[in-house]
Amino acid sequence: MPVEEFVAGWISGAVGLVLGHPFDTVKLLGFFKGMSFPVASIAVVNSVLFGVYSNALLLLTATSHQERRAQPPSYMHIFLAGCTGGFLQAYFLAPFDLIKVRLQNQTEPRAQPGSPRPRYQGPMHCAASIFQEEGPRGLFRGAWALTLRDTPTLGIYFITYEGLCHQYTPEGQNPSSATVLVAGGFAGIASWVTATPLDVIKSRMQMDGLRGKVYRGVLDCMVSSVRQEGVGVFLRGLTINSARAFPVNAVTFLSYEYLLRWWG
Ligand SMILES: CN(C)C(=N)NCCC[C@H](N)C(=O)O
Repeated sequence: MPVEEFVAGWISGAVGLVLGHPFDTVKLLGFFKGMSFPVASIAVVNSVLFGVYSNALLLLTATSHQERRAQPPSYMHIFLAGCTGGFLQAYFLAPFDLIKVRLQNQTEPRAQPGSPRPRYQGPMHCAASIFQEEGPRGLFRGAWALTLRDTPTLGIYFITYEGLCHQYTPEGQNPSSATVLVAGGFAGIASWVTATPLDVIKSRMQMDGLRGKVYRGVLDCMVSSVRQEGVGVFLRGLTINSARAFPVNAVTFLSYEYLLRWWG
């Protein structure tokens, strides 16, 4: 099994994160300031995503990353490989994403002199508290909604990227840096636009029980959210998700492509 895609995914995920960090910091009210937790989590998750995607394509089409420019895989194969990567990465992402959402939703975002101590003091404390209070399975709360969010949308992610590269690159050649940046950016936007409705539901499931609300499942959460807030609830966060998605995924794909070309 080729491993360079896992390594390239690891590094490119970390590079993308550096660009996305200001957006995440805004979303997290300044609580989530350190870089080590997000770098570690995104690098692992991106490594699984790109590594599984590329190896799934290898299984489906018997072509390596280098051979795919001359013999492009079909869009159906790209979609299936992207969905496989999205499905598997969701289980690696689930605990990290849960911690992020729990910290993001704290009503006391930061410890201040004289103010009540926040429930979670930081990512490691949050993980340990969830483990103690909700058990090991608690760390996977919302994982099903996350899987539903990521499986199809990562298929869309890779189809958009490969489709745009194919469109703007002469046959048999590698896409230029500008093409990779634009295709990567739009792939990020396309995936986040389609992911946002389930992203809203996933975050609510991850907070389930903590604010008095208890959902009976993903469908119940959808129905009760729409009843109380209207269908517009599914668009929450769309603007910031899309604004963050372009630069993050442009540099993620650029560094991924360059690392793989550099390794031959
Ligand atoms: C849930 N969706 C839409 C995605 N995971 N899309 C792929 C983008 C991954 C990238 N690390 C990012 O955070 O934008």
